[in-house]
Amino acid sequence: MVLADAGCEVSLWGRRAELAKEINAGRVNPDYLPGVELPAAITATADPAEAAHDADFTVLVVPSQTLRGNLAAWAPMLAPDTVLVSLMKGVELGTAKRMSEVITEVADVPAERVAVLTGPNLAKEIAARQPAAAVVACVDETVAQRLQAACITPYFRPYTNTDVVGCELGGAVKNVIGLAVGIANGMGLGDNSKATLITRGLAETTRLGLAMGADPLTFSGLAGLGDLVATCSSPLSRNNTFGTNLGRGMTLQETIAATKQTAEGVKSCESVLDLGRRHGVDMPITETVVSIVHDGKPPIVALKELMSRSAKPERR
Ligand SMILES: NC(=O)C1=CN([C@@H]2O[C@H](COP(=O)(O)OP(=O)(O)OC[C@H]3O[C@@H](n4cnc5c(N)ncnc54)[C@H](O)[C@@H]3O)[C@@H](O)[C@H]2O)C=CC1
Ligand SMILES: O=C(CO)COP(=O)(O)O
Repeated sequence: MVLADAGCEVSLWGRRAELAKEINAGRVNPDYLPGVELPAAITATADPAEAAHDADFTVLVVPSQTLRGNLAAWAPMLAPDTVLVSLMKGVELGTAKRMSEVITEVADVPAERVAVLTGPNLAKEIAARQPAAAVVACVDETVAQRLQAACITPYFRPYTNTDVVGCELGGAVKNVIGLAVGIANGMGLGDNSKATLITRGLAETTRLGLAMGADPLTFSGLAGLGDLVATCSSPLSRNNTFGTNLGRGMTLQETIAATKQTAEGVKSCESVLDLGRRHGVDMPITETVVSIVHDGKPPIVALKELMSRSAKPERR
């Protein structure tokens, strides 16, 4: 939507040919954005080669844990000098790799041709063209500037950053903290508790980022604090809503069934915790989310354990 509004021709790949036909004919994506008329510059196709052909930017926005398999199939079709742009906010299970690391590995492209677009960008609000900002990150500032120019519109304000590590971590960990805040919400806890989780969640994210060589300032920006606030306060957030349902007492299976779209934090909480352990960084909120979501620990028990952990001096 943003790229089309910024003047780009957009070729949208989907798995189902019949949905692609419906989008081209009706100018609406009934499954994901019902009621939103898509710009004429967007055409849908079920043929990845057609979608990838001649693309200046190849935007990758599938659920994180499906990236490796999908990109392996698409790699031979990529345009020779295309810049691969990740909107995905997850950490790969098993490898604990960030999305840009998976992209450079699977597509065999240098980091200078991999960019990340992230920030407080709840899809339904973007589709409604409500004012928003984002970070476009690439190790090569000129590539970040090219992407910035390609996606700036009167309602969408991209800022450039060369700290890809920090921007990706901010986007991935905020989904885990969003689950935690949702769980607190579902348990009926108030704004003090949620503000504490947001603040200490940002501290946890920043500690991990510093250990991985990120710029600490990234986490007080749109990719960190900005996305954390949007996710932890919006009912549009799948991670927040997923957590709320768990906090209300729904089982994991019931919650998964009720969540029609991707809640990245459900899988990424384990790979984020793995990443923390690989870097010797304590991630207490992430650990608590894993215990609730994957080990079946009752939220009230997990909360009591979290609150009884030794409180270290408040530092990043
Ligand atoms: N929805 C949002 O508000 C935002 C989402 N993102 C990120 O975008 C990424 C994709 O998530 P969403 O688009 O929200 O998820 P989604 O649940 O809406 O699905 C995204 C698309 O991927 C397709 N898909 C699902 N499984 C697939 C597979 N195995 N292979 C190929 N395609 C598959 C779906 O059919 C759908 O078209 C996530 O990493 C998310 O964090 C980033 C910013 C905002
Ligand atoms: O990343 C997002 C907003 O920036 C979307 O959040 P959810 O994946 O929690 O819906």
